[in-house]
Amino acid sequence: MAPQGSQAELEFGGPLGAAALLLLLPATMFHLLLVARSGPARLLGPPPYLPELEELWSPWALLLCLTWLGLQAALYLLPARKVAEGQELKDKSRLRYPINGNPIYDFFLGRELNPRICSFDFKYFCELRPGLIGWVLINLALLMQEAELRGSPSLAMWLVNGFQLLYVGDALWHEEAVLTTMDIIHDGFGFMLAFGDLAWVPFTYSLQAQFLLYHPEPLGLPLASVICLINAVGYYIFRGANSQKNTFRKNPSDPRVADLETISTATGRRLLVSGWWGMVRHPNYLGDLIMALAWSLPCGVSHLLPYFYLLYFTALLVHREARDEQQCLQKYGLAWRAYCRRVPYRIVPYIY
Ligand SMILES: NC(=O)C1=CN([C@@H]2O[C@H](COP(=O)(O)OP(=O)(O)OC[C@H]3O[C@@H](n4cnc5c(N)ncnc54)[C@H](OP(=O)(O)O)[C@@H]3O)[C@@H](O)[C@H]2O)C=CC1
Ligand SMILES: CC(C)=CCC[C@@H](C)[C@H]1CC=C2C3=C(CC[C@@]21C)[C@@]1(C)CC[C@H](O)C(C)(C)[C@@H]1CC3
Repeated sequence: MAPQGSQAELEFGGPLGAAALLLLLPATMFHLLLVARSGPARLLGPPPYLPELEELWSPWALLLCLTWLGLQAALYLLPARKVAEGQELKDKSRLRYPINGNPIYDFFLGRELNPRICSFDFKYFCELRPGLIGWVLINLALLMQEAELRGSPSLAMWLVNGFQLLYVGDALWHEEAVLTTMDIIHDGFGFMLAFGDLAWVPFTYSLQAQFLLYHPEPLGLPLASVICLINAVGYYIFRGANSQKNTFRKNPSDPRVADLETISTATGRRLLVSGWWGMVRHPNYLGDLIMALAWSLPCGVSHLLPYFYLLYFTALLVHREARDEQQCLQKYGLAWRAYCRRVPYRIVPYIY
């Protein structure tokens, strides 16, 4: 958070960057979906064809999306769900700044940190439910379509479905952990997160399954086993690092983290400098990127398209790590510099 009274740093390139992304993101997703359906599946270059306008509009598709959102909203409001404490701000309250000089930038990044109607939190709802669950549903539909087309799903399709079902299932199982992510703590709920949660995740993250439906990839058991191992290593690092930090943040005296070495900070919060968080400053990102590689490998190496997610995700996490570094430097000052000296690498040991 920028110190009170200072000019908050404009991110994502400010209004110009936000305006460019408003156009570029939907266009990129549209291009990817067209390329995935084309024979050549050539990621770089013009779209293979532009559909007629009537192909782009279906009242049934709109009804299906609204029904899906309504179903998820109804499930979200079920009284049985657990209520978890969110993250407190430093002075126990929430400061609000009327910022009206850059509407496009506000529209893109969002200004409301926790948009709610009664207890319905739009950002929290969108982060984990319609998009993420929709993602695995699309994958399952593609797997079933391949079974119809070829008699049975390919091993590559099974792997992609399985890996990504594990990832979404893990996210829902550790639903409470989302409360400590940057999106919930720091980012407003604007176009970036709304489009990201509801469109980009379900339709871009299912790209490998879409590619496999139109471009079957033979995959032998030995290579499949290696890919499963890669995904397992990635998940082990991802889950281990996230759980270690979340456990430490909830209870530093927890026996699972009590013996870890830490650095004290002026805010009273301590920073882990051993365990996963002593290896690199974002070990969870490393695990996530290794899994992203495992999701692309079943598609073979004949096309760049299935590796779009890995490329995009690397850029997203490198940018996100830089944003988090700035926020942590503002939160912890000298303690964070001491942490950076102790743990010099950001995401990949001895590389970055
Ligand atoms: N699949 C996808 O599209 C995406 C997945 N992700 C995944 O989401 C997960 C969460 O990532 P993200 O939201 O970026 O935030 P992180 O989980 O990386 O949390 C960053 C925060 O953790 C705290 N922290 C950092 N270092 C330490 C330390 N050494 N000791 C104690 N606390 C520390 C700081 O907050 P504080 O000190 O205030 O607690 C910091 O701001 C990651 O696993 C990432 O891979 C993220 C983006 C996209
Ligand atoms: C280019 C573009 C539209 C960017 C928007 C970025 C969003 C798609 C991502 C920002 C942070 C995310 C997280 C997850 C999904 C993607 C977005 C919304 C996440 C819910 C995936 C599952 C993980 O287990 C997670 C809960 C840690 C994670 C939180 C961050």
